[in-house]
Amino acid sequence: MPTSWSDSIEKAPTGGGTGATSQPSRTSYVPPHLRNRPPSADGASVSASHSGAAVGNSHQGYGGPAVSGIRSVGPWNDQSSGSSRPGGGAWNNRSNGWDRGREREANPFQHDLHTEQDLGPPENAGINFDAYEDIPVETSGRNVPPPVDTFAEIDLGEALSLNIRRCKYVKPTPVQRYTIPISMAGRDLMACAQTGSGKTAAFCFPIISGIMRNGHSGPRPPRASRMAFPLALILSPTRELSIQIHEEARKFAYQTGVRVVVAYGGAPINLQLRELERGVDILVATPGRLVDLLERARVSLQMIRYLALDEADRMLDMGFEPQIRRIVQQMDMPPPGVRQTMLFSATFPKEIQRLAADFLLDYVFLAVGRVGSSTDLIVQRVEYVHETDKRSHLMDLLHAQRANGDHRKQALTLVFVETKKGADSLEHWLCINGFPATAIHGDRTQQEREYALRSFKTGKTPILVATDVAARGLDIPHVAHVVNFDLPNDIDDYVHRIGRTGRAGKTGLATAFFNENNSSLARPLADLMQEANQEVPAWLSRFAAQSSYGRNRRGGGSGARFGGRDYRRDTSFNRGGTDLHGGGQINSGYGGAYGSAAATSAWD
Ligand SMILES: Nc1ncnc2c1ncn2[C@@H]1O[C@H](COP(=O)(O)OP(=O)(O)OP(=O)(O)O)[C@@H](O)[C@H]1O
Repeated sequence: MPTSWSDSIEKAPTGGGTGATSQPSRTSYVPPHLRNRPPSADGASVSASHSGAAVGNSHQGYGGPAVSGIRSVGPWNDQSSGSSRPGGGAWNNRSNGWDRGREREANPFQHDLHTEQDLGPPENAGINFDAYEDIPVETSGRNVPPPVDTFAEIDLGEALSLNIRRCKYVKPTPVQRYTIPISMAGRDLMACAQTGSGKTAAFCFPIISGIMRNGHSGPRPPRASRMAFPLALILSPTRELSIQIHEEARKFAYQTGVRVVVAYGGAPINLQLRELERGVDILVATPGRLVDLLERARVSLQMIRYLALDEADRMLDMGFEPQIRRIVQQMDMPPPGVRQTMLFSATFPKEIQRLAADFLLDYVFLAVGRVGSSTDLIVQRVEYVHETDKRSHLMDLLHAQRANGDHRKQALTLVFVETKKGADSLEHWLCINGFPATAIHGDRTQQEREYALRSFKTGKTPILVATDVAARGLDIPHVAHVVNFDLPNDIDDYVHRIGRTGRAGKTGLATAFFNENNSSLARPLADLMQEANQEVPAWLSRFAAQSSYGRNRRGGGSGARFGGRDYRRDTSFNRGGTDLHGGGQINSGYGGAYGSAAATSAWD
């Protein structure tokens, strides 16, 4: 992980961070709208062709969200011809700035197998697109822009398009097909799509493309200020997820001139401050560290034009909500309508949707796949295991895996437990029983956490014991098996945990150990498995029948197959004459398969 704490430390003597030694000091940072000068253009023509106004932006003060980039109407067409240089022809020729001479920008693809030379004809990187063929899609809201079928239909800009090819993304996943045109039309968005379906790119592409297109068109930050003025903010709930998003975003932004910086807790703040001083267009952060930076007056949010919350339902639940409100509503961030806001998750309980609406304006709600559902690509098994038998049962599973030859680098096993102590003790027990394991949880230092994750990813320790800190968002190739040694209390947490396997169209296996302690989960678990066409054991159905509907209730009884939908469609949330729908329309991409209006979510 080139951008991790430990890597930062390794780079510290040479200045720290990405390409540190070759970059000018912070005073030479130039915002994107000035960096993107065609070589022959004078100042006047630059502002005419690259300002927000050039694309009919209605939010002049801040440049506003990007306006439609669908090919044939976008301003990219001019510069897509002529130059064969990577990075978008004339756009690549910088007169000054941190990225002067883009060849000095550290290549984020260098650790990947697919390098520049490897580009060749695009090929499917292993995504099983057939798995998404019949996926139900539902949009609601006013004038929802239509989806696209290919990346080529969207005018993302040459440099970004090249990076998409470098990533071997041949065509957009369903969530990308829908969200990219919506976001590029400048609309706020609440998007729900299954785990591993490509949501990171879905919010990164429009942000990067919008910044390339518009740069700054609002007030300029003072030149000598030590304060950073990012244009986009991506918030995520865990440090590891922020690191991952940063790595992905750096690939997508490679040689676009858009600079991505990450800030997260548990790592030395000085290194992050130094990175910020060099300039930042997109800041990826965890809320706690961002609040720290805001309090130190080292980051200002007044230039923010794009706000993305990944794992948005987690970000707005009780743990994070006060911090998020502080960041979004009580600092200097522009309000909804001036900034563009995008919320993404695989799960969106109604109560959280209601809260989230405070941050959005006239937004489009999108559900790709069933809201809060798991993907059919994951084979789910539930086994009845007494508390005292869990270890020996796990051992049996691991021995069976080993007998099948499934214990190599290509078949990693992620084991979720309830407590940090439990994680340490299970890790130790596995190791002394001949199964190399490591553990990740909140009591470990950030260095230990990153080391554990790396050791797991590389297959050095093919078993990772984790608490919920690893439940969301982490995209680890080759996780073949997720074991819920201890089941979570909330079905949405279960959905995210098992979503660490069966990603990007690949199949996976999830095994859960269930006993009386998990009774409250029986009903939602049985419903979820049924939705995903999984075999529900008879004993689990009996547990489900016995357990009263509680906090975890998902469906509205038989026939209500979905765990959630746009809450604006539910009249009970729409009392008092407020038209939360904004006169919007409901578009269903499939045969109205939602349950009755009584369909409820875990938070009803
Ligand atoms: N268009 C595409 N073609 C091929 N692979 C893709 C495409 N889009 C994304 N991917 C790959 O799919 C994997 C999953 O993507 P990502 O991590 O963004 O999923 P996600 O929807 O955010 O999952 P989660 O809900 O768990 O956070 C990643 O390895 C990513 O590189």
